[in-house]
Amino acid sequence: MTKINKAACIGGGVIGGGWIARFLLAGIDVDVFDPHPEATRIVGEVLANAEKAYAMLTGAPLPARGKLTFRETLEEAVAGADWIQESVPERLDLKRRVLTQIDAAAKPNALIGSSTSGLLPTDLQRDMRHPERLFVAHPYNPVYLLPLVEIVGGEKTSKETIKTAMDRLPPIGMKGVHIAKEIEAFVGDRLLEALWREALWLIKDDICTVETLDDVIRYSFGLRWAQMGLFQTYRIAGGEAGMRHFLAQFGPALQWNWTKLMDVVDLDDALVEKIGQQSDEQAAGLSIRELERIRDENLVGILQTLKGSHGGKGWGAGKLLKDFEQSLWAAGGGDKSLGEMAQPLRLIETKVSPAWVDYNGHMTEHRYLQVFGDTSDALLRLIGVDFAYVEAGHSYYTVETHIRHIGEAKLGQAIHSTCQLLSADEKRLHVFHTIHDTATGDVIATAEHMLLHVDAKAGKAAPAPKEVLGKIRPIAEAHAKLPLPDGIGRHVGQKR
Ligand SMILES: NC(=O)C1=CN([C@@H]2O[C@H](COP(=O)(O)OP(=O)(O)OC[C@H]3O[C@@H](n4cnc5c(N)ncnc54)[C@H](O)[C@@H]3O)[C@@H](O)[C@H]2O)C=CC1
Ligand SMILES: C[N+](C)(C)CC(=O)CC(=O)[O-]
Repeated sequence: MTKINKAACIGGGVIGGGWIARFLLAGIDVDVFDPHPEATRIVGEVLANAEKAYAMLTGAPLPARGKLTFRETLEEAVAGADWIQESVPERLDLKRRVLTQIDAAAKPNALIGSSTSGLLPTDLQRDMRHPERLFVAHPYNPVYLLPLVEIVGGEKTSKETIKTAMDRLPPIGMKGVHIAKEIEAFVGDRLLEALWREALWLIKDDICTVETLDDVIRYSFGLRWAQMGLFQTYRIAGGEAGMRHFLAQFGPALQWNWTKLMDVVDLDDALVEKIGQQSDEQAAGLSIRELERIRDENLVGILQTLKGSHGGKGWGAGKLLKDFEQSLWAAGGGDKSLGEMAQPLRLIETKVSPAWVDYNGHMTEHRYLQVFGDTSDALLRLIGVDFAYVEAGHSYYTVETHIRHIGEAKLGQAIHSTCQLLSADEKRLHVFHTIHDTATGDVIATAEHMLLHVDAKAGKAAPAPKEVLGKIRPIAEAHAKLPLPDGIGRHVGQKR
């Protein structure tokens, strides 16, 4: 799998800004060209939202943020980049001009992706000297959270370009889908456009308001779509006989007059004003940036839920997130130096996510256990007990836990965890984890756990192999020199 070393973003608006954040947070340096006088501020605000979202999304070790540089010219921005993403306004003449300029200045093997929502790559590549490296890379807003990219080649795009583009997306947490034939608006926007056309008619004809229409989506099929899409949802709707029965039952409705799809609504001033007013009322004073943050919080919650779905294997976009986190752990959760081992090990860095907060405005109880569990997992990876190890049939199971709640963790608060290894033998790990407020270092909670090495297939405790014991030993020896932490060996209701 090849990686992007340096990216260039031409256009830093809604979508360009999202791409910039996606690359930077994956540790890739990005050079930007956007003549907008406020491009730096706009990109900065999108990046700030993206960083907030990532802090809530994952406790896996993200790479150090890439370097962001704004350039005065397009040529300076694309110099040395191996992935160039064009995200200028949706006008064929402008895109052709910009892409031809990129083509002339880019290094020979650079890939050039266009964010276009619907223009044909064959039309975009018409004037390029090296059209074989141009493809559509159509993302979804917000690009830093939504993983999908539709990859579409034109008549002159090479197969190698498509393959390399597809390969370079997983390392930045994205999923490429290759669209077999180029058509206007590809797949996603074909579907969205159909819905959008119907929606505009429903508002124009006073069937409902924009708020009612959005409620119809978000309280019903919107929830289904995020996790099963259209066909798998309808398969279930066919009952035990599945898709065939669904088609037999609802197929005839296709002949009924349910759609105004080809009859495009006239977006005259009156309709624009009507939609604008209803949309203002619906927003109830929330700014676009505030709405973006609410959207991001919700998306993070959905992605995390999907990550834990399907018996913990992950489902859909959640499975992708799980795989991405595994690759981050493999790349960044490496060995600790002797100096680091001389202290309780700092293992998890995260922020209190909205989905973690209870009616008291604090991190809710089971999320403490989640962070402590993640801390144990991080320790296990450190001693070689990783996904491959578990799949091969052995693991550590937690057999006892005692949690103390000492301080408060509030929404958005940065927290981190440390682990002190109290004792270890060939079967047992006795650990003491602490959650700290990252800003002050204050202790928020502690947990004492006993972990037992098991032969999972046999379903019983078993000695850990010498490779694992060899990795535990230096930590145990270093931690034996640390003072015992306050609060070990406590039980509930014990007098001080
Ligand atoms: N907004 C959306 O929901 C989505 C948009 N797209 C596509 O992304 C592309 C960009 O759309 P948005 O980001 O929404 O537009 P936008 O208007 O937010 O941003 C466009 C940016 O391009 C800059 N720009 C204009 N001319 C330029 C030039 N010659 N060189 C460099 N920068 C230039 C503008 O200053 C602006 O910052 C379009 O092709 C659009 O179809 C794709 C997916 C979703
Ligand atoms: C409105 N739009 C056509 C630009 C939308 C997209 O292209 C994708 C998205 O993010 O919805």
